Amino acid sequence: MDGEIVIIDSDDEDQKPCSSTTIKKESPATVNTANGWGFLKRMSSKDILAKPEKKETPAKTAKKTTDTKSEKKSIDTKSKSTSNIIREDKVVKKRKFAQISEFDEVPTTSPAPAAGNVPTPAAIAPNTGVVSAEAIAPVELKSRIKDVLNTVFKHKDFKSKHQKQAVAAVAERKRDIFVSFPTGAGKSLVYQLPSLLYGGVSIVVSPLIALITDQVAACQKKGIGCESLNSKLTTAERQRIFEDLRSPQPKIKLLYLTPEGLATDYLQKMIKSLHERNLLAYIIVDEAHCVTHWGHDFRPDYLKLKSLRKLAPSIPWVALTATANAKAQEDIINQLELKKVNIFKSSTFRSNLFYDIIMKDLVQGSAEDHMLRFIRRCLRMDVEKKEKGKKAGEWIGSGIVYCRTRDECAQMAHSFNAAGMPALEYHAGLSTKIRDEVQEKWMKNTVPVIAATIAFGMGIDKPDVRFVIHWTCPSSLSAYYQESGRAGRDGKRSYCRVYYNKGDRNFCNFLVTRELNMLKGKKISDEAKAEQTQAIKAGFEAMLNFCEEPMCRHSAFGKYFGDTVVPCEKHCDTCLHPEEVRKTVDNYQALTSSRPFSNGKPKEKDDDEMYGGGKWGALKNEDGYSGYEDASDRIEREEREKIRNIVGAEFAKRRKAAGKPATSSSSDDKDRVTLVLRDGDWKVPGLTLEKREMMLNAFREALEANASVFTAFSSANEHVSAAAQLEKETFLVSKTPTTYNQKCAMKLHEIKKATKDMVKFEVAAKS
Ligand SMILES: Nc1ncnc2c1ncn2[C@@H]1O[C@H](COP(=O)(O)OP(=O)(O)OP(=O)(O)O)[C@@H](O)[C@H]1O
Repeated sequence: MDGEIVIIDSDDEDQKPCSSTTIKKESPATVNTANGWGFLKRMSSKDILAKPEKKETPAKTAKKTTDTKSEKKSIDTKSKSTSNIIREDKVVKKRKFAQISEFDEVPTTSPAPAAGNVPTPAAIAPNTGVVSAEAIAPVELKSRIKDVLNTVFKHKDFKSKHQKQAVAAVAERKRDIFVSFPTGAGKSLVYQLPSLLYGGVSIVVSPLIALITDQVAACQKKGIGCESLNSKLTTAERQRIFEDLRSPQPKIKLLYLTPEGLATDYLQKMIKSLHERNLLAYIIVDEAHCVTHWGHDFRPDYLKLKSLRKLAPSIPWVALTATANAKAQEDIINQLELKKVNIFKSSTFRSNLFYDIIMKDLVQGSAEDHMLRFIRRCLRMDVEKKEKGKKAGEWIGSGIVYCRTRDECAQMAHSFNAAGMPALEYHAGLSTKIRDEVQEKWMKNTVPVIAATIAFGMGIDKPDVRFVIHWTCPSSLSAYYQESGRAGRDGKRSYCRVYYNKGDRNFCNFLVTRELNMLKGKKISDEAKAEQTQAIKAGFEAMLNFCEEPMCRHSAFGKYFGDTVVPCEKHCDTCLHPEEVRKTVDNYQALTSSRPFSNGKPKEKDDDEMYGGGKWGALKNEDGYSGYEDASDRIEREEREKIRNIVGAEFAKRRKAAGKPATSSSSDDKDRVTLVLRDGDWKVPGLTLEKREMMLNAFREALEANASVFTAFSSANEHVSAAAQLEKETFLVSKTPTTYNQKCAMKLHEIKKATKDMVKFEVAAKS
């Protein structure tokens, strides 16, 4: 890694870092200071911005655009330096027009205006070609930055010194930039603002369409030419965007793409063409942790991004994330081949967030009631408030309760409403229309509480989220950091809480084991698999430690993400009430017969109910992890044996009752199986007992896998009888062995699909 590295820890008054280090340098290093920011206000766009909510007729819009343009023109001519830049832009544009590539057929129709009817604020540079950074005097650049900040983003100032420094560094366009700021720190502005300073389009790679949709809508509301190309667009929409990009002066300033989309030939050609026409300003990789196996959300297509380097050399890159530890950061920089990289990293610590863990099994009364009381307090519903005319029972702000399944979301929302707390459910099982309605009601605080699966929240920027509750344990610490970080984006005190018990740990373990098993089947190198396996396990271990150890919660994040760690003192349960937390942990350990923490060392005995012998089993191994899978295999094998014995015993019992031997042949089966399953009227000649036993066992295994999504412990007998019932039902409606096989396969597919979708598969009770 060559180049300048600036590592900054938070030093804001209200953002006291967990770390004691304030500025750390690595060789070769210089420290960026952002002093002497001049302010030459060019104009305010206030007067020319239309009210965003108001719908306008096309004629009005056209007039307004013309007015804006002429107004802008007259203002531009007032500023000498600005007019110089525009002249330079024109020269560049002329030169580049000579290089039209196959992608750039001149459009036959003029491109339709970009979505959103807000006129482009004058501070945004027109797309007449990217001007080199050297062409703009430093004082002019600072002035432009301030102008765009105030008139386009409507912020009086930067959110923090770090945000200001990072924006300035990106705006210089001299180096690639890596930004690791905490959740809610304002990373979007770090790339969006500089992208508006130069003529040209910036490409933003982002992992999810939902995330992209929110970003695009927010930009369009500000009058920024912003679009995304994704599979959800209609042909007409896509065409409109392509035409705009092909035009000599595209209206689009920011183009959001998924990594998968970017891998297509057509988009690669488009990027090449933009570059050749001097219309490519930046390449931005948002949520850059997706590029590394060491991150919590690896996406293989992110690895292909570096191929853009060949298509568009010498374009500055910006990579941003909130969740990268040292290994992830290094890998991101290597994978994206960031050159002369400037690193901006501030502490993960967010002092306005209070973290705590509640052991579900140790609270007085029901954990649900405990949570409800907590929610009321967070939303200040218990207090009669005079301020802002608030009455008792009204709420201030909103919150999220993350649940593990769709059923749980529905159940939770139902219980809240029954208890007088307005709440809605949100999960993938609802239609897009309903999901949008739910989200809107929550965004407007019409309904304060949302009970959601983790599908909810990505990309949502709501300032007054007063609490984020995890009703079940997240499966990695970095995912938890990101999810809980949706609270308190306005900087006010907000609460992040996990309700935890051993069942949750087992459930999480199930999910992690499933993820690891899926990883085994992936077509990636063994080395990548090993790294990813290690990262998944490390994230899970760290999450378990977070829940089960009396430690400063903020320090836990700090440690995980490579900050220097000191206790937060008063922003988490452990620092505020160390004795109580220690006692709770001891009680939890005693209750679950797990490892006592009093001496701080693992007990020799493993927790056998955990795949892999629990985290302590895992820690006993030399590499910290290898025993994990061995123990997992062992437990699975033991489980399988146990079940086989139960099934065998059940069949033997029934055979005994029928007075028949255990072996089957086609001629004898009729009596035996009929008796085994206690049903008369058998009409499937050729179907053997072995075959039916096999199917019964397959049903049992599938049902058991489905149940394990919802409960850590379920009775094997229960699955055997449910499987027997399913098999019998299928058998009774089959006329040949072939139809029997087909019907069984269909039923099995149904159960497995339900498991995949995290839906409980119910076998209707039969007398
Ligand atoms: N200079 C600023 N002044 C005031 N508010 C700001 C400023 N910059 C950004 N914000 C606001 O801060 C909020 C968080 O910004 P943003 O969504 O970019 O955060 P983020 O760092 O990307 O967080 P996450 O990683 O959680 O997505 C937004 O509401 C944004 O409008």
